[in-house]
Amino acid sequence: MTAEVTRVTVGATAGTEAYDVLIGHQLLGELPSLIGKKAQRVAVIHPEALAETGEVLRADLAAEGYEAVAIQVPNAEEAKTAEVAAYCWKALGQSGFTRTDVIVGVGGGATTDLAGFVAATWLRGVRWVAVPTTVLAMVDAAVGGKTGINTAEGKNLVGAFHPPAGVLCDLSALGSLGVHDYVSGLAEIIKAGFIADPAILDLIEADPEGARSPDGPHTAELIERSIRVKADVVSADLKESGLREILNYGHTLAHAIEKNERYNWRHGAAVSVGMVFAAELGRIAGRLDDATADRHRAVLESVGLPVTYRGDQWPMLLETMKVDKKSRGDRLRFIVLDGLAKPTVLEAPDPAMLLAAHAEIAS
Ligand SMILES: NC(=O)c1ccc[n+]([C@@H]2O[C@H](COP(=O)([O-])OP(=O)(O)OC[C@H]3O[C@@H](n4cnc5c(N)ncnc54)[C@H](O)[C@@H]3O)[C@@H](O)[C@H]2O)c1
Ligand SMILES: O=C(O)C(=O)C[C@@H](O)[C@H](O)[C@H](O)COP(=O)(O)O
Ligand SMILES: [Zn+2]
Repeated sequence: MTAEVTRVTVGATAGTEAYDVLIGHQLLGELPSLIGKKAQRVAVIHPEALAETGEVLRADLAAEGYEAVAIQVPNAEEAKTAEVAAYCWKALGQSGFTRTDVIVGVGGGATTDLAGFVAATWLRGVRWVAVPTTVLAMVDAAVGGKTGINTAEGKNLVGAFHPPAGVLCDLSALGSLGVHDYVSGLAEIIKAGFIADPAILDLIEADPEGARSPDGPHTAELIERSIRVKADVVSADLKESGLREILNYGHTLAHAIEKNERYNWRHGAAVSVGMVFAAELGRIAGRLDDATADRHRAVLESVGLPVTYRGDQWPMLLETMKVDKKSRGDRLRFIVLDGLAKPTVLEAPDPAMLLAAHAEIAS
């Protein structure tokens, strides 16, 4: 019996080819078709937590005739460093990795960001396939070709736009994910709801408990809808020259919180607080209605995401936000909503407005 597969196509852009995001259960057998026949060698980059999965994939690919190596990297943000990237480059060099060979990134968003970055930089760019194993990586990180690592100065400050050749979302992988990591992914799903597809919010509000579980009645639909939002946006604007900035909703503050917490907060948790901040900013700027602003806090809290952050950290957060990629010179720029599913840019808001929005999330 063949597994049921949903395919979402990410359109070609100048200089890049279209690719498919496959969604379904027990899909790992599809991996060789995404890798293709031109590759002789395949490197499977996986985090420590997925050592067994990494080895199973390596052995399966070896059985398919590839020279397959596994490269184990640290879990979570510890993998997104220049040192770990250099470790991967060394492993590729020692395996004789050429331009026709392929990297497979298996894991959460931190691993797929790293694996994609290694693929973007090795020999100035080799093909790669993403096998996301967290909700967050399936709905966001693995799709769209933003790859990168962190530096001491901040999050994702070094990277490249380098889309994968394909993305394999095997929903069966989500069973082993801890609830904390599962719920973190809901923040990006809720983001997709606020910026583009409010049906997502309706589904979560109707059954917040179900939304917290891989076996929830709407899990596959929530994941698929969010992937479609992301695919539509990045197909239209791969390199973030305009539209793509909407995917950064909540992220200006979120990245500052992550850095301030030395990456001990999950990305989705920080995005949750960041979206409440952005909603308050939109409200204070006279753009967003009260009901939609309040809806942020309600839906995020209903699934167990945080909506406040330590109030005494504002000076540090403000300083870090200045190096956000949306900043232009001294001007901070935020994505806010003009209404539900109407994202827009707020340019250089008055510092008093920022302070007032901060007061609403300060604990
Ligand atoms: N490139 C993009 O467009 C984009 C988009 C959103 C987020 N991101 C990045 O994604 C990262 C966050 O990703 P994340 O939330 O997936 O976290 P993560 O990658 O840090 O994974 C969380 C933890 O779960 C483990 N893990 C992964 N899959 C598992 C599974 N199936 N079972 C058990 N454990 C598993 C990981 O090893 C890690 O310890 C951040 O670095 C963020 O910046 C990138
Ligand atoms: O794909 C995008 O574009 C996004 O902004 C998606 C975000 O969810 C993601 O966290 C991304 O990595 C943030 O990018 P950055 O350019 O702000 O580092
Ligand atoms: Zn994000």
